[in-house]
Amino acid sequence: MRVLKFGGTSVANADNIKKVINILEQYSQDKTVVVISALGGVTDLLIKTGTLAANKDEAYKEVLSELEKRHLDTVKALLPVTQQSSCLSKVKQQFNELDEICEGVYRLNELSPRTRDRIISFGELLSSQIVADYYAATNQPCEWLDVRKLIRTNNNFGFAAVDFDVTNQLIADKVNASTTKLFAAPGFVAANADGHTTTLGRGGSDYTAAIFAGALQAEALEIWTDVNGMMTADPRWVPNAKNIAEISYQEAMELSHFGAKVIYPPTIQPVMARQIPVWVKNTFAPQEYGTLIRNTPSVEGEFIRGISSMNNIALLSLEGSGMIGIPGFSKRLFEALAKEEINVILITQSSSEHAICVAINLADVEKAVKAVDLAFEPEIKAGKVDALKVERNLSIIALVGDQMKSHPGISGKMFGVLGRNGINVRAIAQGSSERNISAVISFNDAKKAVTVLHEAFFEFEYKNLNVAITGVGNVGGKLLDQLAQQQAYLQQHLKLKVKVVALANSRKMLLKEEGIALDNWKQELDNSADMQLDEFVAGVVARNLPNTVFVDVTANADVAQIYGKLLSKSISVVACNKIACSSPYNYYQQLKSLAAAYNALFLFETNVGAGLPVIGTLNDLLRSGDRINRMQAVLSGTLNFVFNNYDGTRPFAEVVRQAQAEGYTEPDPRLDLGGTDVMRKIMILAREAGEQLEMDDISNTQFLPASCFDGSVEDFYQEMGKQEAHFQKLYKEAADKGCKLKFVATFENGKASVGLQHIPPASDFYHLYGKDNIVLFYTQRYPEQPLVVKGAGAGADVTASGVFADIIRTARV
Ligand SMILES: NC(=O)C1=CN([C@@H]2O[C@H](COP(=O)(O)OP(=O)(O)OC[C@H]3O[C@@H](n4cnc5c(N)ncnc54)[C@H](O)[C@@H]3O)[C@@H](O)[C@H]2O)C=CC1
Ligand SMILES: N[C@@H](CC=O)C(=O)O
Repeated sequence: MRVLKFGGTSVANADNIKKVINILEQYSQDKTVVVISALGGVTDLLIKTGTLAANKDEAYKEVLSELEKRHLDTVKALLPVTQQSSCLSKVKQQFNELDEICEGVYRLNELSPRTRDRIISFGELLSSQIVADYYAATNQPCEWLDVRKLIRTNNNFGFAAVDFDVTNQLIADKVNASTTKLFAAPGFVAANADGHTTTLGRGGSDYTAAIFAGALQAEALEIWTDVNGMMTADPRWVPNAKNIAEISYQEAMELSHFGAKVIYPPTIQPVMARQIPVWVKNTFAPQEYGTLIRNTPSVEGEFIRGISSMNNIALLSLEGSGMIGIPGFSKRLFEALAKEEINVILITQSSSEHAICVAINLADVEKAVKAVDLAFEPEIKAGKVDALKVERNLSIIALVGDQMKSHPGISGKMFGVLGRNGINVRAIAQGSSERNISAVISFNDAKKAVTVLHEAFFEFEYKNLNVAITGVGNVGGKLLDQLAQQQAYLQQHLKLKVKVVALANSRKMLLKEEGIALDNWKQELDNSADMQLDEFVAGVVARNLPNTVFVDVTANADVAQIYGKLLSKSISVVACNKIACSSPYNYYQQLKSLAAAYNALFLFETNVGAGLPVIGTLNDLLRSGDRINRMQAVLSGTLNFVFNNYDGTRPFAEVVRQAQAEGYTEPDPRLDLGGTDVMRKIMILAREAGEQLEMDDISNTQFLPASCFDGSVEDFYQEMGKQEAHFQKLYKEAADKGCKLKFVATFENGKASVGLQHIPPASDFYHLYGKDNIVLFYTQRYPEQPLVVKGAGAGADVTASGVFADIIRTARV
């Protein structure tokens, strides 16, 4: 004996019903009960009909006639013409009855719960009758069961409670006495002891099937629906959600209670008591394995079975010093809520007993506030308890798994993941069964929370990294090339899927949650909206995507000002723009504090030495307890290139132009030539070494005549041309001494300076070619022979690869 239940989508139309009949054919040899839901959408329309009629709206007639037509059409599409008449007349008869009831409702201008149940019962009564007749016409006899005579309930219309003693007996007597193999029964519908129709709650067809399975001690219950079984998370939120092959009754109950809509929560009770296995199968893909719910699921090693969520939650907090150590407060709180029939979904109380928190449905808030404030009126007046605090628009997310209890670290991992993604937890509950860890969070974070938890507990293939890039010039363009080139590698070797979800330059901005195609970004960006920095940042924040990193590849001060906003939303920031770190010390420090406070990373390795590991090396030295005595460095790729290539045979301005053309200079080359870029870099190094240095504290001996800084960048080039003799003199003075010119930065004893120096052949700086940088760290552990970092210190490719490395670092936490 088996019991099968087919849901509304499985019987939504004639084609689907044919699929149901195909599935039933394989059960033709055994006694089988088939429980049928109303045709998809019909229950809602029946509710609408009743409500319209009760509101004296004649439109109810139209809805009814549409419903009648839909059922008649289904019969006509299924049954051969010669066999239609009996089924058609049954349908017409049911609609006549329904018409009369609705007319009564219309006349009385009233819809009682009892009449409402009567009206909505027609959906299942009709659909099951049609399936029974079609099966009988195409296969073998099928007996339609009038569940109103078999399932006995109390008078709680709309959500009636089953009297199992009577029901089990009635069902067993009826089915066992019959020689028919296949029975079709309407789901959802039952009757009270007086024979009045009742219903079992929305989703109650699953429950009907479980009641039959329990009463008949079936070998299995099969719930046929439109998905491949229960899933590890809601697939609308988590596209990588996986099917759960096996799951225990308790886990299934927890998951369905917390929002996994595949199975109606009360369904488990009658089958669990008799240990009847439950299959969840897909009517539209019957070959799929589905989910097996049973006592001891055989899948080993899975600590978490699924993640679920419940929205429209409110949190009520009753707080007050007057509650401490006084028994009876919680009893009174729950009594007040129970009196108003408010369901409590989650409870937490701090061990200090100073506060008790309960989560309820948002819809019950007003009732709850009134009831609780009234119940505690004397204490509130006496100032012992505060008026009830309410937080709205919350969700509950829950990790569910029987095996959690034998495995430490699950909650640590859960809250670590939430914290790293900036998701604030408002309340937590874990029962002693340790089967469910629930957290109350903002509704705005719910999708992100489920996504990151799923990633952490189920997705071992790869982690998604969502990247927002501002600036697609020289460096930004190369960065996008490198990301495109490395996508497959990252996925294969680092288990990272990097998605560029936002892109902007000074003119245009593009936000695309599903990811921007990296082979076509230029065109897409050109065709996108005009750039508004605030809107762009708001868009990145509002999408609230997990593992988001904002990358600043501009040289813009406004962009550098928005890092704080991002970090405080736990969005990591990677910058090659040096403006933030070389702004007044307070801002630099504030960004570091925000990053620490919100579990985000603020990385700017390319601020010094482009792709060279300069800041990383300095940090490693400091973290291991070393102390910096002195830093001496050539930090400008541009200036090193210029002085390596200038010997008076070509105009100085032309060599500078070449440095700009090759992508070594700042977007404004005067920052390089005037030494500002180097001042910024040595200041950033000093700050990283713990010094509170400002730009004004750094001495800079300029080698460029002041007149070069008047006017535009083009004026700057013109003026350098006019000052050629000055540059020739600089070169000659050094060359005459056998020296090279290098623009050197030094930090020692809390002081920093930058300036042009004559470098003799014996110096570490002498053999520094092309656009190379060099940094000498003299430390307590490297007192005489410094630790040296040397290599290309400018250029779009190397800088982009440094930015790339920082981006990947944000994903590895
Ligand atoms: N070139 C190099 O070797 C190195 C460069 N950097 C830094 O890289 C950054 C970028 O340099 P490049 O790519 O050479 O500059 P670029 O001038 O070629 O590109 C700058 C990009 O930023 C965009 N932009 C400017 N203002 C913007 C705003 N308000 N909103 C959105 N986008 C804006 C521009 O449209 C352009 O796409 C600079 O901060 C530079 O200091 C750092 C290390 C080495
Ligand atoms: N303009 C800079 C580029 C790197 O920061 C330089 O020349 O070093």
